[in-house]
Amino acid sequence: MATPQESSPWPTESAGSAYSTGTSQSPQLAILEVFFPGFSVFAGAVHRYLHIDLNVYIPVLLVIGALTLVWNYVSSYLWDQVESHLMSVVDIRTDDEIYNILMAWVAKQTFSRSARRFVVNTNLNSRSWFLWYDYDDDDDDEHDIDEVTNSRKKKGLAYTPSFGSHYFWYRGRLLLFRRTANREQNSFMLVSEREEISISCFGRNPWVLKELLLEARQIYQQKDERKTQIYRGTLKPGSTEPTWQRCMSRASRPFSTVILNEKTKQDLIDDVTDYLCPATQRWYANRGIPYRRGYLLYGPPGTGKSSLSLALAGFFKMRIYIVSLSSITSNEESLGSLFAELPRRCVVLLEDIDTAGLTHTREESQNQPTDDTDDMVPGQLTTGNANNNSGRLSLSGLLNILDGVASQEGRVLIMTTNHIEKLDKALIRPGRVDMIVNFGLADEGMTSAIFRAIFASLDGDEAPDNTSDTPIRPEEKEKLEAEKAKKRAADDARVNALAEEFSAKVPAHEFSPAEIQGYLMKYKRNANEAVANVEEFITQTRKDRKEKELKEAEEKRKAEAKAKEEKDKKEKEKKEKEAEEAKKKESESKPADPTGASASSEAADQKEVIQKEAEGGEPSVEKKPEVNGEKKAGHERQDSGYVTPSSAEP
Ligand SMILES: Nc1ncnc2c1ncn2[C@@H]1O[C@H](COP(=O)(O)OP(=O)(O)OP(=O)(O)O)[C@@H](O)[C@H]1O
Repeated sequence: MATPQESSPWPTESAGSAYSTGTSQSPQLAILEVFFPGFSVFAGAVHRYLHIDLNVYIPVLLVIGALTLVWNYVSSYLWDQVESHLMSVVDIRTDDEIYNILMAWVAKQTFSRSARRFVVNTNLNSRSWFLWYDYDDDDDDEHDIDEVTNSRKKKGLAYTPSFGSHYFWYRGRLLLFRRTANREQNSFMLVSEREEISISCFGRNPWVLKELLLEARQIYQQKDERKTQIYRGTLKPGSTEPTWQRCMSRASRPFSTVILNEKTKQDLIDDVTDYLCPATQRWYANRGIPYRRGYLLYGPPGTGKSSLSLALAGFFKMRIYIVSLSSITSNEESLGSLFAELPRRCVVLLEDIDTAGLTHTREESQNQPTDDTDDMVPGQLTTGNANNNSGRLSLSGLLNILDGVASQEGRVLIMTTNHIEKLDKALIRPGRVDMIVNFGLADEGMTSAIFRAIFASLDGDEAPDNTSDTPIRPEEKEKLEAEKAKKRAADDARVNALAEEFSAKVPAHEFSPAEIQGYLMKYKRNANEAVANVEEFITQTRKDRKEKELKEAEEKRKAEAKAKEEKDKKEKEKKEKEAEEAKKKESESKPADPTGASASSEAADQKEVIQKEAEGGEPSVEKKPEVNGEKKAGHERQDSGYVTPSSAEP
């Protein structure tokens, strides 16, 4: 059996160590051996080869370790105390637009640029893209276009400090920007949800933080001042939760570019201006009238309904929230939660309100059975009461949302439809729709206006003249400008003449502005060719339409034939079943036929007659075997509807 000495890993006496002279380890080494197995071997080796006695340093190391632990604990406790009693902190929600606002501000600060560990993005908003995705926001920024290659320059990189605490100065105060990993990590979280952001300042008054946030928002909004921000109702990726997704920020469309009766346009602007005036809001409140206003834009596709809505939002510097009622995501619940999220002042555009379910009247929908799925096209909305089982949007569901508690007061509601005649009166009654604007196919005036809009030269069409850096003398500049003005006047006169010629060739009320615009875009650099080839366009469009109509008619015919076939099949099956039942009843009610032949032959007769009927032919009287009086009476008694009086008569 091995003695303790033999089994000890410590150096032998010959090594001359103070701590290895005994047969047992010192208690501290024994403890260390428990926590760090093999430590004694390491200490022995150090002692033997380097002549350093670790035993002497262990207490020192232990004390340092203990002090570090205590300091960590005490410092975090002290920091918590300081933070909760002597500092002000703002926590930034990563699922809110403020995240993007703040990060855009932070990326511009020097402390971000000098951070040694940082996060780099090409699009700061991409961290929470599902909510505030903002692609090509700076699309029309001139500096993004390379004049030489005429291509878009590469996007700049944005740097923000990485996880940790970062101090910086703001308005003479020391602030702390903290970015930390979210304490509640789980694998379903999106990247932006996995972090927490806060800004703190020393002192119990958070005014400096609020000022910082206001400044950040102001800078962020300045960028969007001449733009209309467009949000679309959609589902969050991988979930059924609806949300508004910022899909675009577009240069605001001037009202003048929407071609519509000038008086109608002016009336619309006046009406919205009056509605948005604070005095009007008080007027509504004093009289207990719900403060909201609705507009209905109707007309064929491509006549400018969406364009007018966007122009209106841009004119009043409001965001536009678009939701299409024909989308599969539209049901009462999701639409309700989208409406609940709307800001106080905005334009809401409800597209396609003539969608399936909403075209029935309320009375009809109340009388209808809930199971009306036969007529439903997949992906469309259904009718029925608000609680219909299919979970799709019903008319009463929509009305509840428009008028209910979830509906924000102060919004401008615009609804668009291609078929006003299909709409329920309840949906467009005053209070829900206060102004109706009709959009028609292009008449002569509109056609010529579209032509001018495409071909007239406008400010900013030409690239800026950067060829020479030498300053131009004032008289030369004047001369150049006069020449430019003269050229433009001549161009305008030419375009006006061509516009008249063009509009005279295009038949009025046959083509939508979108169709005409689409055609003209093909010749956007050659107005003469556009005029010369317009007849070809007219002939081709008519031909295409005819073909489309024929194709649709054929598809409709096929669908009807198929439906009829199915209906006939069902009827036939039903009648066969009835015949079987009748036969069964008869055989039960009669004494048993010793031969059994008579009953079965009669049933076969009945079946044959039914089949003939179902196939649309007259039942064959000749083929019918003779029936005795009793059997004939039996047929009439049953009155089963499958023996016609004429065929029953002998
Ligand atoms: N009245 C108009 N004035 C100027 N542009 C128009 C007009 N109508 C259509 N357009 C042009 O046609 C295109 C489609 O127009 P828009 O989307 O506004 O039509 P819409 O009536 O909303 O169509 P839909 O019913 O299919 O939604 C746009 O590019 C727009 O510039």
